[in-house]
Amino acid sequence: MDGSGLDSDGRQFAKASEMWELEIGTGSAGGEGNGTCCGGGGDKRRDWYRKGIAYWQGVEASVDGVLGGYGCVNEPDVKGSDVFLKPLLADRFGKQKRHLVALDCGSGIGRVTKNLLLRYFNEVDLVEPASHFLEAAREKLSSEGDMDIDTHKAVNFFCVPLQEFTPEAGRYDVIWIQWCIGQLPDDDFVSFFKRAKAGLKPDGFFVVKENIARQGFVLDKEDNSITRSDLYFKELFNQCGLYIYKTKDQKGLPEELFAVKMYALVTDKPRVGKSKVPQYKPAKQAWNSCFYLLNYRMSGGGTWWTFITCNIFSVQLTHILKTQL
Ligand SMILES: C[S@@+](CC[C@H](N)C(=O)[O-])C[C@H]1O[C@@H](n2cnc3c(N)ncnc32)[C@H](O)[C@@H]1O
Repeated sequence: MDGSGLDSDGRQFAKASEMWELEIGTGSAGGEGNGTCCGGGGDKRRDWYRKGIAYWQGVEASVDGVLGGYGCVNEPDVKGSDVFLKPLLADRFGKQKRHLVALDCGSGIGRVTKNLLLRYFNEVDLVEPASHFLEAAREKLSSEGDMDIDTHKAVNFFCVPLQEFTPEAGRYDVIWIQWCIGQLPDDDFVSFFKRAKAGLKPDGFFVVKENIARQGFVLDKEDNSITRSDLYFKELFNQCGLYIYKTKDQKGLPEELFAVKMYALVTDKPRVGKSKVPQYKPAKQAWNSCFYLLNYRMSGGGTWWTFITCNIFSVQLTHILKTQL
């Protein structure tokens, strides 16, 4: 966690805790919040969030606006998310008919809900603190006619920041967090995920899709957000008690932008996948050797006596292997 970093004014920090001490008045990265808002730090922390939300309140409610002027990123982003999500749904929920519910965190104008989540989920809830974004989402999602609104619809629109939000227990199959978790300091990050875990259904999972710093962190002083490295994220996930189920790099974004990673996170330690190495199956091996010996005997090899003793030996060996392996 304590890798070095810098802010957008060029200031260097030897440790993340040094930066958090300066920004929110607490260096204890990963400490507990009080369940609503927030960890320690008082006024400084309030100022941190005030500045962040003020930035987004001044941004136009459009795809270009929520993507920082890079509207062109929308298409590859949605494609990349699609390729990541589809097999995950099959893997976690199988072919069973399941009424799927998702939560879109820091949803902005509902870009991810509209282009991705509503294609897979029967219900999607949105949580977003900038009211003009959420209103734009509500209007767009209720008027768009290309989705069967009876079976795939945006249901709840919560105008709350993540550090104050607690998802309804057991409601969600997937909680999707994209390009917004950098607004939360480490301690609020950890307490948000700890609360949100209870919002997942059995086998449910989180997807975190975020910009990745090459190392340590980069603090953006304009919108008060932090871009963390892969290692930084992994350390925080560990503190949240979350396990990485699958991860993938987003491809096809403009080179001047940060790299982007997707993480699927689960609450139970994933079991080691099925081995691709063919397993030794003693019973099958015994049948194979039986046929081999029969072929050999029929083509004139050996005697019936050797055929019978070899088979007895093979059956006994199979029994030993079956009970020992
Ligand atoms: C870069 S936009 C991404 C929007 C959306 N996730 C998308 O990919 O289109 C960042 C979003 O995070 C929201 N945001 C800012 N502070 C937040 C907070 N404390 N909790 C949740 N969302 C926040 C902003 O209002 C904005 O909608």
